[in-house]
Amino acid sequence: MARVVLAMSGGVDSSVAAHLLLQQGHEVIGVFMRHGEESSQQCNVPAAADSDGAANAAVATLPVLGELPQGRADHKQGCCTASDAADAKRVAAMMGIPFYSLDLQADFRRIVDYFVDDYLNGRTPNPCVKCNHWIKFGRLFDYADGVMADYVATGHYARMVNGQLHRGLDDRKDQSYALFGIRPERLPRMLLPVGDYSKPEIRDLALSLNLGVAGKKDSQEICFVTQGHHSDFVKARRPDMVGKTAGDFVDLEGNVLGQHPGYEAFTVGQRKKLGIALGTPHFVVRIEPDTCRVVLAEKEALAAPGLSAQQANWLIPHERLQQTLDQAHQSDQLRVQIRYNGSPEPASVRVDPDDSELFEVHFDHPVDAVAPGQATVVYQNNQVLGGGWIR
Ligand SMILES: Nc1ncnc2c1ncn2[C@@H]1O[C@H](COP(=O)(O)OP(=O)(O)OP(=O)(O)O)[C@@H](O)[C@H]1O
Repeated sequence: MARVVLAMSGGVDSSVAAHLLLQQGHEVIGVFMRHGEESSQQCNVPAAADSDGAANAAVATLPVLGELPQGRADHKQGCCTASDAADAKRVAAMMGIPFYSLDLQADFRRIVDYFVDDYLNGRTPNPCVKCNHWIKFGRLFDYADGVMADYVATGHYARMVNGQLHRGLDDRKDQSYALFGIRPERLPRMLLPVGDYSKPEIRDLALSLNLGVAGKKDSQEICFVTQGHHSDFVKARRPDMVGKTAGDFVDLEGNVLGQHPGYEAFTVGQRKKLGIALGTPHFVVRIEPDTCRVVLAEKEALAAPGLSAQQANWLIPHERLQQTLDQAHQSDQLRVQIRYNGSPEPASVRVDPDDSELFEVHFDHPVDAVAPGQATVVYQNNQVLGGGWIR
């Protein structure tokens, strides 16, 4: 019997994951990660993080709290509500598994700081992917080591196939894109039990098990922006920047089209809610934090032949990295995905021979809206080969 630490969010997916793991004969320890960062109002410059981020911290520093977060049941505490924690605890009790709540507020503040800083640098951050990397597969593995667990499991829709990360069977729910940052040596210790099912199947299972969380909604995209627009959140975090990011909308030739209240409100590829009427549909094609200009153009200008990426994390051996990528492209198996809900597109990938953390992607056909700051993930068919961050 293997010992498994399961990340339990109080949602339907990780709750059913607990059941599936028990069915497979594992000893399961449920862990709720308390992300709330209600006590911090100021924006700190994030500590320089290495690629493993928080994963390097010693497990001994993790407070293991048997108690749940305090607060009204409906009170949002950053990422997760007290009621989520209570749901997770209830499910664990129902299944007869031990349950702990970890206080990861300090780690989570780093995610928030990264999110705010990226927008202020004219980029579009992906806090969920960072959270998976730094917290879920960073701190959680430390915890698992501390309790001598063999595996770490989550309720993500992705699959482990022969120790390799693959897309989940339910393509509409697939979350493999968000998991590319896991350290390759940790892959053999990961379990993703819900990835073999579709979301409706998981809901049906939850109903048949009489889980109170069966009808719970999926988590929202940016869990800590609980109300308003993300730009309001950025301004609230960085009042010193209010007014300093306002500037001009310009066209490709630099002609002024109008004014915007702050470039942090925009993302490359955005068409809606620009706050300017130009007669024909216009899109954000570039954000220039140095001049505070937001460049708008018609759709044709969005198409990009490729991209360059940094901070790559490769899940396959480095020795045959380029060879694997080339062979996969030649056999039309290489695909690159550039946003969470995007589709993987045929492309070739060239890794910098001097620095494997840098790579270039050339799409077989131009793609729209390559947004600096977003993750870009490389697949061979359904297998995640690795990924990086769009420069
Ligand atoms: N606060 C948390 N504590 C523990 N585990 C978490 C937490 N938030 C997310 N997770 C883990 O990450 C997985 C994916 O989280 P995501 O936010 O995408 O939620 P989801 O797809 O709605 O899943 P769920 O239905 O389990 O909440 C969860 O299934 C769970 O294993």
